[in-house]
Amino acid sequence: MPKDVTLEAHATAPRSVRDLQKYYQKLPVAFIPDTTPHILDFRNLDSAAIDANSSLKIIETISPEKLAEVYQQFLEGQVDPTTLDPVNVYEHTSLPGLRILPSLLPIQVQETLLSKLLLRDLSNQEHLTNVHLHYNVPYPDTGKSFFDLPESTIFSPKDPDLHKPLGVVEILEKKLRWMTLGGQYNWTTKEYPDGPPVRFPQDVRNLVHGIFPSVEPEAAICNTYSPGDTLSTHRDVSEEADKDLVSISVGCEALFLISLSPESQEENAVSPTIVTPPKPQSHKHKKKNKGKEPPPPPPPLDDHTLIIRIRSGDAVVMGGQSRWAWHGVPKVIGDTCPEELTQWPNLYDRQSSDNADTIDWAGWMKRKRVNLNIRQMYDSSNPN
Ligand SMILES: O=C(O)CCC(=O)C(=O)O
Ligand SMILES: [Fe+2]
Repeated sequence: MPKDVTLEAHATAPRSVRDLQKYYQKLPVAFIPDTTPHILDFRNLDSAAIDANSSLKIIETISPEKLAEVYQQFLEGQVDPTTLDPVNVYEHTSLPGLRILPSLLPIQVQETLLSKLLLRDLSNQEHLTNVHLHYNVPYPDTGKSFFDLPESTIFSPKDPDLHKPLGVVEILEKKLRWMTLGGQYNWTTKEYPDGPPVRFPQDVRNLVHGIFPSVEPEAAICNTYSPGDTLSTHRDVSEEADKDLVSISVGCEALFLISLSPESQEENAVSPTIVTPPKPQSHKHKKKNKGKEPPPPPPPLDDHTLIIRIRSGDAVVMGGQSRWAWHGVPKVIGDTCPEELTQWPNLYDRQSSDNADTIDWAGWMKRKRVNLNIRQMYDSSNPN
Protein backbone atom coordinates (compact mmCIF):
# COMPACT_ATOMS: atom_id res chain seq x y z
CA MET A 1 0.00 0.00 0.00
CA PRO A 2 1.75 3.18 -1.13
CA LYS A 3 2.14 5.85 1.47
CA ASP A 4 -0.32 8.72 1.17
CA VAL A 5 1.82 11.86 1.07
CA THR A 6 -0.83 13.78 2.99
CA LEU A 7 -0.23 11.69 6.14
CA GLU A 8 0.89 14.07 8.84
CA ALA A 9 3.06 12.83 11.71
CA HIS A 10 1.56 15.43 14.06
CA ALA A 11 -2.11 14.87 13.18
CA THR A 12 -4.72 13.91 15.79
CA ALA A 13 -6.68 10.64 15.67
CA PRO A 14 -10.41 10.71 14.92
CA ARG A 15 -12.62 11.38 17.95
CA SER A 16 -14.00 7.81 18.07
CA VAL A 17 -10.45 6.45 18.40
CA ARG A 18 -9.48 9.00 21.05
CA ASP A 19 -12.66 8.15 23.00
CA LEU A 20 -11.75 4.47 23.04
CA GLN A 21 -8.19 5.28 24.10
CA LYS A 22 -9.51 7.43 26.95
CA TYR A 23 -12.04 4.80 28.05
CA TYR A 24 -9.50 1.98 28.31
CA GLN A 25 -6.91 4.27 29.86
CA LYS A 26 -9.34 5.02 32.69
CA LEU A 27 -10.78 1.51 33.01
CA PRO A 28 -9.45 -0.09 36.22
CA VAL A 29 -7.62 -3.33 35.52
CA ALA A 30 -10.13 -5.26 37.65
CA PHE A 31 -12.83 -4.33 35.14
CA ILE A 32 -10.99 -5.55 32.05
CA PRO A 33 -13.13 -8.56 31.23
CA ASP A 34 -11.65 -11.97 30.45
CA THR A 35 -14.04 -12.54 27.62
CA THR A 36 -15.62 -9.74 25.72
CA PRO A 37 -16.55 -9.09 22.16
CA HIS A 38 -14.70 -5.81 22.57
CA ILE A 39 -11.23 -7.11 23.34
CA LEU A 40 -9.57 -9.58 21.00
CA ASP A 41 -7.82 -12.01 23.31
CA PHE A 42 -6.00 -14.86 21.58
CA ARG A 43 -5.72 -16.92 24.74
CA ASN A 44 -9.46 -16.92 25.17
CA LEU A 45 -10.46 -17.62 21.57
CA ASP A 46 -13.09 -20.25 21.11
CA SER A 47 -12.68 -22.23 17.94
CA ALA A 48 -15.95 -20.83 16.56
CA ALA A 49 -14.22 -17.46 16.46
CA ILE A 50 -12.06 -18.64 13.59
CA ASP A 51 -14.45 -20.62 11.47
CA ALA A 52 -14.62 -20.03 7.75
CA ASN A 53 -17.18 -17.23 7.98
CA SER A 54 -15.72 -15.31 10.86
CA SER A 55 -13.88 -12.02 10.70
CA LEU A 56 -10.73 -13.65 12.13
CA LYS A 57 -8.71 -15.96 9.91
CA ILE A 58 -5.47 -17.93 10.10
CA ILE A 59 -3.67 -16.88 6.95
CA GLU A 60 -0.44 -18.79 7.53
CA THR A 61 1.22 -21.11 10.02
CA ILE A 62 4.96 -20.92 10.65
CA SER A 63 6.48 -24.36 11.16
CA PRO A 64 8.55 -25.30 14.23
CA GLU A 65 11.41 -26.22 11.87
CA LYS A 66 11.51 -22.72 10.41
CA LEU A 67 11.27 -21.13 13.85
CA ALA A 68 13.99 -23.41 15.27
CA GLU A 69 16.36 -22.37 12.48
CA VAL A 70 15.95 -18.68 13.34
CA TYR A 71 16.05 -19.16 17.14
CA GLN A 72 19.10 -21.41 16.91
CA GLN A 73 21.06 -18.62 15.28
CA PHE A 74 19.77 -16.05 17.77
CA LEU A 75 20.46 -18.18 20.85
CA GLU A 76 23.73 -19.52 19.43
CA GLY A 77 22.75 -23.03 20.50
CA GLN A 78 20.76 -26.06 19.43
CA VAL A 79 16.98 -25.63 19.40
CA ASP A 80 14.96 -28.83 19.04
CA PRO A 81 11.96 -28.11 16.77
CA THR A 82 9.91 -30.70 18.66
CA THR A 83 9.99 -28.37 21.69
CA LEU A 84 8.29 -25.59 19.67
CA ASP A 85 4.66 -25.15 18.65
CA PRO A 86 3.69 -23.99 15.17
CA VAL A 87 2.79 -20.30 15.20
CA ASN A 88 -0.44 -19.09 13.60
CA VAL A 89 -0.59 -15.80 11.76
CA TYR A 90 -4.03 -14.19 12.14
CA GLU A 91 -5.74 -11.50 10.13
CA HIS A 92 -9.00 -9.71 10.99
CA THR A 93 -11.36 -8.23 8.43
CA SER A 94 -11.54 -4.95 10.41
CA LEU A 95 -7.86 -4.17 9.76
CA PRO A 96 -6.69 -5.45 6.36
CA GLY A 97 -2.95 -5.99 6.36
CA LEU A 98 -2.63 -6.31 10.12
CA ARG A 99 -1.13 -9.65 11.14
CA ILE A 100 -1.12 -10.95 14.70
CA LEU A 101 1.21 -13.76 15.85
CA PRO A 102 0.28 -14.76 19.40
CA SER A 103 3.00 -16.57 21.41
CA LEU A 104 5.61 -16.17 18.69
CA LEU A 105 8.75 -16.03 20.84
CA PRO A 106 9.54 -18.79 23.36
CA ILE A 107 10.60 -17.61 26.81
CA GLN A 108 14.29 -18.24 26.21
CA VAL A 109 14.24 -16.05 23.11
CA GLN A 110 12.34 -13.35 25.03
CA GLU A 111 14.90 -13.44 27.82
CA THR A 112 17.84 -13.26 25.42
CA LEU A 113 16.19 -10.42 23.52
CA LEU A 114 15.78 -8.48 26.78
CA SER A 115 19.45 -8.98 27.58
CA LYS A 116 20.61 -7.89 24.13
CA LEU A 117 18.43 -4.79 24.18
CA LEU A 118 18.68 -3.65 27.76
CA LEU A 119 22.06 -4.94 28.90
CA ARG A 120 24.06 -4.57 25.67
CA ASP A 121 22.33 -2.05 23.35
CA LEU A 122 21.30 0.40 26.06
CA SER A 123 24.97 0.71 27.06
CA ASN A 124 25.97 1.63 23.50
CA GLN A 125 26.37 5.41 23.45
CA GLU A 126 25.08 5.61 19.86
CA HIS A 127 21.61 4.53 20.99
CA LEU A 128 19.81 7.54 22.36
CA THR A 129 17.04 7.39 24.95
CA ASN A 130 14.46 9.79 26.36
CA VAL A 131 16.77 10.15 29.39
CA HIS A 132 19.39 11.82 27.16
CA LEU A 133 16.94 14.66 26.47
CA HIS A 134 17.25 16.01 29.99
CA TYR A 135 20.12 14.20 31.73
CA ASN A 136 23.85 13.67 31.44
CA VAL A 137 24.14 9.90 31.25
CA PRO A 138 26.93 8.21 33.24
CA TYR A 139 27.85 5.15 31.14
CA PRO A 140 28.98 1.88 32.69
CA ASP A 141 32.46 0.49 31.88
CA THR A 142 32.84 -1.53 28.67
CA GLY A 143 31.16 -4.91 28.98
CA LYS A 144 28.95 -3.73 31.83
CA SER A 145 25.34 -2.55 31.74
CA PHE A 146 23.29 0.13 33.46
CA PHE A 147 21.97 -2.67 35.67
CA ASP A 148 25.54 -3.14 36.97
CA LEU A 149 25.96 0.48 38.06
CA PRO A 150 26.35 1.04 41.79
CA GLU A 151 23.24 2.26 43.61
CA SER A 152 24.96 5.57 44.35
CA THR A 153 25.17 6.48 40.61
CA ILE A 154 23.57 9.87 39.94
CA PHE A 155 22.24 11.20 36.64
CA SER A 156 22.70 14.98 36.73
CA PRO A 157 20.14 17.13 34.88
CA LYS A 158 21.17 19.26 31.88
CA ASP A 159 19.07 22.08 33.33
CA PRO A 160 18.98 21.93 37.14
CA ASP A 161 16.20 24.55 37.15
CA LEU A 162 13.93 22.13 35.31
CA HIS A 163 14.93 18.69 36.56
CA LYS A 164 16.36 17.27 39.75
CA PRO A 165 19.26 14.81 39.89
CA LEU A 166 18.09 11.19 39.86
CA GLY A 167 19.66 7.94 41.01
CA VAL A 168 20.06 4.95 38.71
CA VAL A 169 17.14 3.16 40.41
CA GLU A 170 14.71 5.98 39.62
CA ILE A 171 16.05 6.23 36.08
CA LEU A 172 15.59 2.54 35.28
CA GLU A 173 12.36 2.09 37.27
CA LYS A 174 10.55 5.24 36.21
CA LYS A 175 12.29 7.52 33.72
CA LEU A 176 13.48 5.28 30.90
CA ARG A 177 10.67 5.15 28.31
CA TRP A 178 12.43 4.54 25.01
CA MET A 179 15.70 3.81 23.30
CA THR A 180 16.32 4.07 19.55
CA LEU A 181 18.25 1.47 17.55
CA GLY A 182 19.58 1.99 14.02
CA GLY A 183 18.26 5.24 12.49
CA GLN A 184 17.92 7.51 15.52
CA TYR A 185 14.32 8.71 15.33
CA ASN A 186 13.70 12.16 16.76
CA TRP A 187 10.48 11.99 18.77
CA THR A 188 10.09 15.76 18.87
CA THR A 189 10.39 16.52 15.16
CA LYS A 190 9.16 13.02 14.27
CA GLU A 191 11.93 12.66 11.70
CA TYR A 192 14.97 10.50 11.07
CA PRO A 193 18.15 12.56 10.91
CA ASP A 194 20.07 12.92 7.65
CA GLY A 195 23.28 10.98 7.20
CA PRO A 196 24.09 7.31 7.51
CA PRO A 197 22.06 5.60 10.25
CA VAL A 198 23.60 3.86 13.23
CA ARG A 199 24.19 0.19 12.40
CA PHE A 200 21.24 -1.95 13.47
CA PRO A 201 22.27 -4.77 15.88
CA GLN A 202 22.91 -7.72 13.56
CA ASP A 203 21.53 -10.51 15.77
CA VAL A 204 18.26 -8.67 16.44
CA ARG A 205 18.06 -7.91 12.70
CA ASN A 206 18.51 -11.61 11.87
CA LEU A 207 15.82 -12.64 14.37
CA VAL A 208 13.28 -10.19 12.95
CA HIS A 209 14.20 -10.62 9.29
CA GLY A 210 14.36 -14.42 9.69
CA ILE A 211 10.71 -14.52 10.77
CA PHE A 212 9.52 -11.51 8.75
CA PRO A 213 11.49 -11.45 5.48
CA SER A 214 9.19 -8.66 4.25
CA VAL A 215 11.08 -6.13 6.38
CA GLU A 216 14.74 -5.15 6.53
CA PRO A 217 15.20 -3.78 10.07
CA GLU A 218 16.90 -0.37 9.85
CA ALA A 219 15.44 1.45 12.83
CA ALA A 220 13.64 0.44 16.00
CA ILE A 221 12.18 2.02 19.06
CA CYS A 222 12.46 -0.01 22.21
CA ASN A 223 9.66 1.22 24.48
CA THR A 224 9.61 0.45 28.19
CA TYR A 225 6.30 0.85 30.01
CA SER A 226 5.19 0.50 33.62
CA PRO A 227 1.57 -0.09 34.61
CA GLY A 228 -0.10 3.33 34.38
CA ASP A 229 1.99 4.40 31.39
CA THR A 230 0.22 4.89 28.09
CA LEU A 231 1.19 5.58 24.50
CA SER A 232 -1.23 8.02 22.93
CA THR A 233 -2.85 7.33 19.57
CA HIS A 234 -0.60 8.08 16.63
CA ARG A 235 0.43 6.87 13.16
CA ASP A 236 4.01 5.94 12.29
CA VAL A 237 4.41 7.85 9.06
CA SER A 238 8.02 9.07 9.13
CA GLU A 239 9.52 6.16 7.22
CA GLU A 240 10.05 6.57 3.48
CA ALA A 241 9.34 2.91 2.81
CA ASP A 242 5.89 1.35 3.00
CA LYS A 243 7.33 -1.92 4.30
CA ASP A 244 5.74 -3.79 7.19
CA LEU A 245 6.25 -2.50 10.72
CA VAL A 246 6.97 -5.30 13.20
CA SER A 247 6.09 -4.91 16.88
CA ILE A 248 7.30 -7.45 19.44
CA SER A 249 6.29 -7.35 23.10
CA VAL A 250 7.88 -8.87 26.19
CA GLY A 251 6.85 -8.69 29.85
CA CYS A 252 3.54 -7.34 31.15
CA GLU A 253 0.40 -7.55 29.04
CA ALA A 254 -1.21 -4.53 27.43
CA LEU A 255 -4.26 -3.37 25.53
CA PHE A 256 -3.35 -2.27 22.00
CA LEU A 257 -5.85 -0.10 20.15
CA ILE A 258 -5.65 0.05 16.36
CA SER A 259 -8.01 1.70 13.92
CA LEU A 260 -8.56 2.58 10.29
CA SER A 261 -11.68 4.59 11.13
CA PRO A 262 -12.06 7.63 8.97
CA GLU A 263 -12.80 11.01 10.52
CA SER A 264 -16.59 11.06 10.97
CA GLN A 265 -18.70 13.35 8.79
CA GLU A 266 -19.91 15.03 11.94
CA GLU A 267 -16.39 15.97 13.02
CA ASN A 268 -15.65 17.41 9.61
CA ALA A 269 -18.95 19.29 9.55
CA VAL A 270 -18.52 20.89 12.96
CA SER A 271 -15.15 22.49 12.38
CA PRO A 272 -14.00 22.23 8.81
CA THR A 273 -11.55 25.09 9.13
CA ILE A 274 -10.48 24.81 12.74
CA VAL A 275 -7.15 23.09 13.10
CA THR A 276 -6.86 21.31 16.41
CA PRO A 277 -3.40 21.86 17.86
CA PRO A 278 -1.53 18.55 17.63
CA LYS A 279 -1.22 16.64 20.84
CA PRO A 280 2.35 15.53 21.31
CA GLN A 281 2.76 11.76 21.20
CA SER A 282 3.63 11.33 24.77
CA HIS A 283 4.33 8.60 27.25
CA LYS A 284 2.26 9.83 30.15
CA HIS A 285 2.48 8.57 33.67
CA LYS A 286 -1.07 8.34 34.99
CA LYS A 287 -2.25 7.56 38.49
CA LYS A 288 -4.06 4.24 38.82
CA ASN A 289 -7.82 4.56 38.90
CA LYS A 290 -8.69 2.92 42.19
CA GLY A 291 -12.48 3.51 41.82
CA LYS A 292 -14.70 0.66 42.95
CA GLU A 293 -17.69 1.87 40.93
CA PRO A 294 -18.49 -0.34 37.94
CA PRO A 295 -17.39 1.50 34.83
CA PRO A 296 -19.81 2.75 32.16
CA PRO A 297 -20.13 0.49 29.12
CA PRO A 298 -17.37 0.96 26.54
CA PRO A 299 -17.90 3.27 23.58
CA PRO A 300 -19.05 1.36 20.49
CA LEU A 301 -16.42 -0.33 18.33
CA ASP A 302 -16.87 0.23 14.63
CA ASP A 303 -15.75 -2.38 12.14
CA HIS A 304 -12.47 -0.61 11.37
CA THR A 305 -11.16 -0.83 14.93
CA LEU A 306 -9.69 -3.52 17.18
CA ILE A 307 -8.55 -3.67 20.77
CA ILE A 308 -6.11 -6.51 21.23
CA ARG A 309 -4.77 -7.93 24.47
CA ILE A 310 -1.05 -8.31 23.74
CA ARG A 311 0.95 -10.78 25.77
CA SER A 312 4.62 -11.48 26.34
CA GLY A 313 6.14 -13.03 23.20
CA ASP A 314 3.37 -11.84 20.85
CA ALA A 315 4.11 -10.01 17.61
CA VAL A 316 1.94 -7.65 15.62
CA VAL A 317 2.78 -6.72 12.04
CA MET A 318 1.32 -3.57 10.56
CA GLY A 319 1.32 -3.99 6.80
CA GLY A 320 -0.81 -3.12 3.78
CA GLN A 321 -3.56 -0.66 4.60
CA SER A 322 -2.88 -1.06 8.31
CA ARG A 323 0.71 0.17 7.98
CA TRP A 324 -0.56 3.73 8.47
CA ALA A 325 -3.37 2.92 10.93
CA TRP A 326 -3.96 4.91 14.10
CA HIS A 327 -2.79 3.00 17.14
CA GLY A 328 -1.96 3.43 20.80
CA VAL A 329 -1.48 1.63 24.10
CA PRO A 330 -4.15 2.75 26.57
CA LYS A 331 -3.30 0.21 29.27
CA VAL A 332 -0.38 -1.80 30.61
CA ILE A 333 -1.55 -4.52 32.99
CA GLY A 334 0.74 -5.06 35.97
CA ASP A 335 1.54 -8.47 37.47
CA THR A 336 1.08 -10.28 34.16
CA CYS A 337 4.74 -10.82 33.29
CA PRO A 338 5.52 -14.54 32.77
CA GLU A 339 7.05 -15.97 35.94
CA GLU A 340 10.20 -17.09 34.07
CA LEU A 341 11.06 -13.50 33.18
CA THR A 342 10.51 -11.92 36.58
CA GLN A 343 14.06 -12.75 37.72
CA TRP A 344 15.62 -11.03 34.69
CA PRO A 345 18.38 -9.78 34.59
CA ASN A 346 19.17 -12.42 37.18
CA LEU A 347 22.08 -10.80 38.87
CA TYR A 348 23.27 -13.91 40.64
CA ASP A 349 25.48 -14.89 37.71
CA ARG A 350 26.60 -11.37 37.06
CA GLN A 351 27.13 -9.53 40.26
CA SER A 352 30.37 -9.68 42.13
CA SER A 353 29.23 -10.33 45.66
CA ASP A 354 31.98 -8.17 47.13
CA ASN A 355 30.28 -5.00 45.93
CA ALA A 356 27.68 -4.02 48.53
CA ASP A 357 26.52 -1.11 46.36
CA THR A 358 25.27 -3.43 43.54
CA ILE A 359 21.51 -3.45 43.04
CA ASP A 360 19.48 -6.65 42.87
CA TRP A 361 17.19 -5.97 39.91
CA ALA A 362 15.27 -9.26 40.12
CA GLY A 363 11.57 -8.36 39.88
CA TRP A 364 12.13 -5.35 37.58
CA MET A 365 10.28 -7.08 34.73
CA LYS A 366 7.25 -7.69 36.99
CA ARG A 367 6.57 -3.99 36.57
CA LYS A 368 7.59 -3.63 32.92
CA ARG A 369 6.43 -4.12 29.41
CA VAL A 370 9.15 -3.89 26.76
CA ASN A 371 8.06 -3.34 23.16
CA LEU A 372 10.42 -3.44 20.21
CA ASN A 373 8.96 -1.56 17.26
CA ILE A 374 10.96 -2.28 14.12
CA ARG A 375 10.84 -0.34 10.89
CA GLN A 376 12.48 -0.19 7.48
CA MET A 377 13.29 3.43 6.70
CA TYR A 378 14.10 3.26 3.01
CA ASP A 379 12.65 1.33 0.10
CA SER A 380 15.88 -0.43 -0.68
CA SER A 381 17.94 -1.61 2.24
CA ASN A 382 20.73 0.69 1.11
CA PRO A 383 19.68 4.35 1.66
CA ASN A 384 22.00 5.60 -1.06
O1 LIG B 1 4.03 -0.54 22.57
C1 LIG B 1 3.40 -0.84 21.56
O2 LIG B 1 2.78 -1.90 21.46
C2 LIG B 1 3.32 0.10 20.39
C3 LIG B 1 4.47 1.07 20.29
C4 LIG B 1 4.33 1.99 19.13
O3 LIG B 1 3.29 2.11 18.54
C5 LIG B 1 5.48 2.80 18.68
O4 LIG B 1 6.57 2.71 19.28
O5 LIG B 1 5.33 3.53 17.69
FE1 LIG C 1 3.52 3.27 16.74
